[in-house]
Amino acid sequence: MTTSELGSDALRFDSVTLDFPGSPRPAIEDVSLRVGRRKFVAVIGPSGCGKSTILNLAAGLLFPTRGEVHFDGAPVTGVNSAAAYVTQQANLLPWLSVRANIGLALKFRGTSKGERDERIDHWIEVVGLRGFEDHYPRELSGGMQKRVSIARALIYDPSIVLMDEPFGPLDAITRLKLQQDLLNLWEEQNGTLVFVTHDLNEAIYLADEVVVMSKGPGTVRRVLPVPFSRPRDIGTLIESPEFAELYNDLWSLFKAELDLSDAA
Ligand SMILES: Nc1ncnc2c1ncn2[C@@H]1O[C@H](COP(=O)(O)OP(=O)(O)OP(=O)(O)O)[C@@H](O)[C@H]1O
Repeated sequence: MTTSELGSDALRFDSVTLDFPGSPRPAIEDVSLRVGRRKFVAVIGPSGCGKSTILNLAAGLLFPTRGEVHFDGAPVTGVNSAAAYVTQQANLLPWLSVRANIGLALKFRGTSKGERDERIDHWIEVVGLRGFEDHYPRELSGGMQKRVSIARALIYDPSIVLMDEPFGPLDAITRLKLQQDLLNLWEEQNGTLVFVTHDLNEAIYLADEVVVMSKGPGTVRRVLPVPFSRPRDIGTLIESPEFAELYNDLWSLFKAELDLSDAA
């Protein structure tokens, strides 16, 4: 395979298997996956099927036992510094204010203080945290902490954003609001985003493609394209018959995997 063939995708998994030492079965098995540049891809599947493992491989925090992971046409051989990773927990630094947490990646990259302050101010506005910039993480709600972690990830224009159920523990209304906010942000930035979720609605609202994983050891069962044009409005989308149709297709696939998981 030539580098230019590999280069047409932002992220590419070729027959990737990952064994954790001492584990009786692989975490993922023979996963092949392509994420096109500027695509928003959601990954869904039963608990334990290896969704987080896929993100960890893309981030260069884990390495395949067999197969290859490529990012931007090159094998991932160390921490992928082009990737911003939003994990399930907000993982904010408790001793730093909202401003300092949001600006952390810019500081590490040596961005001047003037530019840093300007960009932090912009992102505080974008994620709706004006008035809270000098607060510490413990003084924020779960939804606000998520907003900080999203701003912290997007502020330096990463080539790819990896998100592991970032809205998991939030209440339904906060979640819906953040989903629409993320849609708007992504449509503005238009980078590459890989998003793990258990929520079928969320996958359809947000993504261009939904990757359905089989039960563990996970492999890719199907990739479903989401045909809705952008910009998207969740309220309008959810009322459309096409949404219901896609949801049913996805649910049938997902349910088959859950039934298999129950039977295992
Ligand atoms: N550090 C580890 N050592 C051994 N096994 C692990 C480790 N991390 C994950 N696993 C196993 O690998 C498999 C995949 O885990 P992973 O966390 O990727 O699944 P997941 O689909 O993200 O799960 P969930 O939806 O519950 O978050 C599971 O069987 C898990 O027990």
